[in-house]
Amino acid sequence: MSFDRSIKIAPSILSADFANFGQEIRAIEAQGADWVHVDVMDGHFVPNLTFGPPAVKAFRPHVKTVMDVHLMISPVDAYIDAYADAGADVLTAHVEAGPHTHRTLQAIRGAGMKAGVALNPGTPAEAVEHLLDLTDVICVMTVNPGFGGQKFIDMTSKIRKLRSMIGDRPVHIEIDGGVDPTTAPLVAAAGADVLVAGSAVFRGGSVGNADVYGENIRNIRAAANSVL
Ligand SMILES: O=C(CO)[C@@H](O)[C@H](O)COP(=O)(O)O
Ligand SMILES: [Fe+2]
Repeated sequence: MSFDRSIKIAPSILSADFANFGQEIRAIEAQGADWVHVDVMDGHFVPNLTFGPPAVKAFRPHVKTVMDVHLMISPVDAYIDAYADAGADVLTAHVEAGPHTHRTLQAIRGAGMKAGVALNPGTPAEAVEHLLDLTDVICVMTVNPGFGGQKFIDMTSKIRKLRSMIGDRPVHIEIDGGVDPTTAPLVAAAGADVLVAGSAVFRGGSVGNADVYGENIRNIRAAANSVL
């Protein structure tokens, strides 16, 4: 993954048809997805359960772009090797998931993946200030994690602060939650480059009608690019 500051759309397969992940992943990539976002939830760190390493490993052969795995689990460290083995390209852990995020990011890179750190809406930008040299992706949550389809929470001042803290380091700012053609310009103008979108990509479409995914992806990207 070479560093690229342009807007990237990362559909979250949390909004896909759970009986058809392979086809859904191939459909969103054929329709212009830049990354594929995989939400891992443990029913403990967040009040919802999704998939673990065997499911993520089964997704891998279908992903030709970047498999971006968002861990909403605690603890994290015991599972890092399993997600490396499953084929994650980016592995993101929450800074709120435990006291040793510095060690976690080192371990993620040590296992051969890009390291991401996610911030809940209530967590300040300063929580990652001393982690920037170990981080490839900062994921700014614009909903409280756990579910798709929630209302966007404005985090633009946090995004601006992070962009200035990052300086010229090759660190992506990813936005996750409630991203659609209305909210995408706000976060893009503030300095985000990776836009996760679940409901706004899958809404109205299906694997049999995947052109709708393409139209939704193009609309989000165009809205974001319109302010750059
Ligand atoms: O991590 C999460 C939710 O916890 C996200 O990745 C959601 O899946 C995004 O869904 P939308 O808000 O775009 O519907
Ligand atoms: Fe996510």
